[in-house]
Amino acid sequence: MSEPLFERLALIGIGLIGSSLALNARTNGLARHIAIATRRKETLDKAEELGLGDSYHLEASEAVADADFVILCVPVGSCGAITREIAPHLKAGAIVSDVGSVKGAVIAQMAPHLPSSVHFVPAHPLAGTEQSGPQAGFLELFTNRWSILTPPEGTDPAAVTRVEAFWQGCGSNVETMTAEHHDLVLAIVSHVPHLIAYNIVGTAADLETVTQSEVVKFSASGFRDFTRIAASDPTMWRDVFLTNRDAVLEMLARFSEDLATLQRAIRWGDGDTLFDLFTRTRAIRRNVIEAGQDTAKPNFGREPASGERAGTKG
Ligand SMILES: NC(=O)C1=CN([C@@H]2O[C@H](COP(=O)(O)OP(=O)(O)OC[C@H]3O[C@@H](n4cnc5c(N)ncnc54)[C@H](O)[C@@H]3O)[C@@H](O)[C@H]2O)C=CC1
Ligand SMILES: O=C(O)C(=O)Cc1ccc(O)cc1
Repeated sequence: MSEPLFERLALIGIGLIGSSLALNARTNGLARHIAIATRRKETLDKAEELGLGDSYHLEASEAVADADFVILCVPVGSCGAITREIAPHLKAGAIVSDVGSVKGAVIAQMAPHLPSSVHFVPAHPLAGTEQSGPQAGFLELFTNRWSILTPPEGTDPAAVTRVEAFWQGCGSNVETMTAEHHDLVLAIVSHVPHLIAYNIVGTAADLETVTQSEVVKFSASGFRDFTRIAASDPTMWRDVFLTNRDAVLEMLARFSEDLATLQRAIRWGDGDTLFDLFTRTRAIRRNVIEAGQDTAKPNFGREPASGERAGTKG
């Protein structure tokens, strides 16, 4: 077997993304030693029970000592404080990364704490589910999904290449862009859709004329999809909206204008406007399927089969 890409990988936070990375690092031989840190003992014990790592730490600073690759897999709002805590313990030449759904704010929080002796290569896998915790991870999560790298200007290209190789080793396709562009794109393709899901499920739950049991009983498939998305982790998504504020507000403003156009078309019986939009959007769905990004493909927006979950053998 070839040499692993990294000697010691430290995963700080071991939820859905951290545990999926641990499974990939182990199975695909990406790191010789996997050090796992999380602040809650209960979560750490669960990770150990699932056999996700080689060493387990309640102190992130212990996990990063001597690590050549450190990945923060925590809600974006916690990245700054953790970086401050681990910074004095980082080995010179180590690569520090994250998996946060927002990049500009994460870089702004992390970069000031990092010593100049380490390389900083932020990343974001466009792959996930509404599940969280160490038991939620599965090996195929990143297979054929995109992972975006947003290295700040001046980052050592060799460090970027190694992080790219790591994500490719997890089965991802990799693209590099600026953090600002990432945050704008993700606002429309991921963050605003989640907000819409949270809002529509909340609106349905609050309706006085429709009981909760009717919402459950008569959920058509479209609404069921919204309830899946709206079951996503509250801490993670609170942090996403608070940290990608400007891009989300910009996309929401556009969304609201377009929604007002549809509202007017319905009020005035303007079927052409509705038909034209629905025809255009149908074509977009066809392109999504051709690009292999539909929900029927492995792992995006589906529950993993029972045998695929973290810690399950085979
Ligand atoms: N869930 C998803 O579908 C995706 C999530 N992401 C990003 O990945 C990151 C992690 O998300 P998930 O794995 O889904 O979350 P999760 O909720 O499953 O796991 C988060 C982990 O971080 C730990 N944690 C939280 N605060 C901590 C702290 N201060 N110190 C140490 N550990 C701490 C928690 O105990 C837990 O182990 C987030 O930044 C999220 O934006 C990226 C792509 C997809
Ligand atoms: O569960 C879903 O449908 C998702 O959209 C998963 C997801 C959530 C957050 C990300 O930053 C990337 C992917």
